[in-house]
Amino acid sequence: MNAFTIHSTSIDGLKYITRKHHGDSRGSFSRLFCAAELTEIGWTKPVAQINHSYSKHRGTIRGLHYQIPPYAEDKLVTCIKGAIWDVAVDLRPASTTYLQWFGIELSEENHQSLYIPKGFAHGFQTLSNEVEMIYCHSAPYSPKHECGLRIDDPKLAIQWPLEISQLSERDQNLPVISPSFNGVSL
Ligand SMILES: Cc1cn([C@H]2C[C@H](O)[C@@H](COP(=O)(O)OP(=O)(O)O[C@H]3O[C@H](C)C(=O)[C@H](O)[C@H]3O)O2)c(=O)[nH]c1=O
Repeated sequence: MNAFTIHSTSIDGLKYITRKHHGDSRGSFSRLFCAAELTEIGWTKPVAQINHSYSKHRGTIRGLHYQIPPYAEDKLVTCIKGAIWDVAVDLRPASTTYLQWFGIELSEENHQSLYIPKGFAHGFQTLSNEVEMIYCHSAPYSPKHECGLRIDDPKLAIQWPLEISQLSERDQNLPVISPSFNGVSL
């Protein structure tokens, strides 16, 4: 019995998942990761890391981050508390949707997760206070292989839903896409 319903998006390879939610008088249960069900959409390695982030304020943006080979990674992004606007940007140079972005609301209420394959940048904006996120990664964190792009890069023209309330200094200083930028070759 599948725990996930897998949905395609406007970008090839980028999928979102609706997780089966088992509610009862005690509360609820749902599966956050399933190797058997995710293999069919491209997650072929064991989970290398599971990360948790907490954001206090509505309007906070984190991102756009990605790792380059040999630490390029698949990510499964889940909002377990509050709600976010989650964005993935296609950085695969041969893709017909190169530099296009896809956005989706993930929340504790809608039980949706975003599967982000290698070759995508990721970022999100919180739509509520007190947001908690769980990330499953197929590769370990490697600061030397972590890159980023500006959340307000005019070449991407990402539509963030709210005024920005918090953005780390690091994210403020990420580069915009230069003429020599060639995306992520996997
Ligand atoms: C990603 C990561 C970070 N860190 C350390 C590095 C910093 O000292 C501290 C905070 O890192 P950062 O400011 O990069 O955290 P976020 O801005 O939330 O970044 C995350 O959010 C965006 C939206 C993502 O997609 C990534 O999963 C991740 O980059 O945790 C670790 O120790 N391990 C890790 O795997």
